[in-house]
Amino acid sequence: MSKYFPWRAANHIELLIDGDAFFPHIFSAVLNAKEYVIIEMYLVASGVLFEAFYDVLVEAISREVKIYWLLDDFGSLGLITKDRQRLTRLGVKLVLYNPLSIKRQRLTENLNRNHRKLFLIDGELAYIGGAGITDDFYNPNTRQALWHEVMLAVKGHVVVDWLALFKQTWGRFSDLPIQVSQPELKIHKLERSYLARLSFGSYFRDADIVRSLVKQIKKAQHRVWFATPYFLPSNKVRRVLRRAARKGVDVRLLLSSKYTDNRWVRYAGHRYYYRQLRDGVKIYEYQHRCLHAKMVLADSWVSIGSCNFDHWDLHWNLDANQEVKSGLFAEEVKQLFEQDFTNCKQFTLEEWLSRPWHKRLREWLFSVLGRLAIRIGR
Ligand SMILES: O=P(O)(O)OC[C@H](O)CO
Repeated sequence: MSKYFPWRAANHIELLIDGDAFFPHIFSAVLNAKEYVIIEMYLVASGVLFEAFYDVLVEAISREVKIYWLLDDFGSLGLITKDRQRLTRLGVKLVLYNPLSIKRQRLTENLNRNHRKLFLIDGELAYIGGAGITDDFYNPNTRQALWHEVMLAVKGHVVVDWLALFKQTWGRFSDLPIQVSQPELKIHKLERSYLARLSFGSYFRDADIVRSLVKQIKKAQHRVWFATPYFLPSNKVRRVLRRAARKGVDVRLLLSSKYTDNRWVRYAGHRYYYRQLRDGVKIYEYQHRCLHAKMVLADSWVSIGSCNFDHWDLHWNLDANQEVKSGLFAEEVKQLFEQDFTNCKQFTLEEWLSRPWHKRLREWLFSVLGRLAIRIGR
């Protein structure tokens, strides 16, 4: 495989907003699978959604559909042993990514996690985004999605690359062969056809995903809108965002408010607000629900997937995003951002400068702790 994946033409990409939209879509695709389903997942927990997904897998396996599931051992700590055993008994080919162990030579190797999120059906349809299989994303009983998240339903040539990347990762952790037909690069006659590329990160050894982000931010002429629940980007990313704003590009950050599931990350991220605001970046905090979506819009370029572009992701995680170049698709993502901004509190520089001393102390403390945590793994 060449180092990076190329841009591929002839893809159809649908933006699915929140678990009540994408989980029924994914379930129906698995129920219609003919040969195999691949799942690569970080966050999984026992609960109502897992039970509903389990029932879908039972039906697929009864039709001899093969299920390959690469599960991150840390991200899925919430999946109780009984449920892991049920999957294996059912016939799911379940492989744990980097099982946690205290017997390692370097304990910090436990920090390397597979943060990717992928469902791939028959080499034809891939779902990519930031969701996990937990009741926060979707409760099929109440039909509610507590967390705000996006996934893409992707068809077309780029799906071949998602399969290749999965096979490579699977091969590093499992002796179980993957027996699936290689998808053909068919020329699809699509109503809307987008240019798309898979970008990935494998710890800091191969930071294609962040290199691509930096390049697109530098190129942007009009707009860079950046959503992440955990705003702890590298110095380089913070710098290019500020530079773009100083050049007159409309740079906006869509970040978590107090509704986050990780308060300390939010406090540490507050450390960066002052310089961003000073240089003209607009900062919005998403209200009333937990923001979990990871998406970037830079003019007609979009990147959506598992990557939060925070230090932790870039140092220790495997991540993968779907990049899309299309004015039409960018417009759709722009509309989603605009809708999200209406549910936000926007900070001004004056307001930020007048925050009380105890909040400043808190953000200083958590940013020091955050930097220390990053050093541990180096
Ligand atoms: O790492 P993420 O972005 O999948 O999110 C994980 C959850 O926040 C765990 O609390």
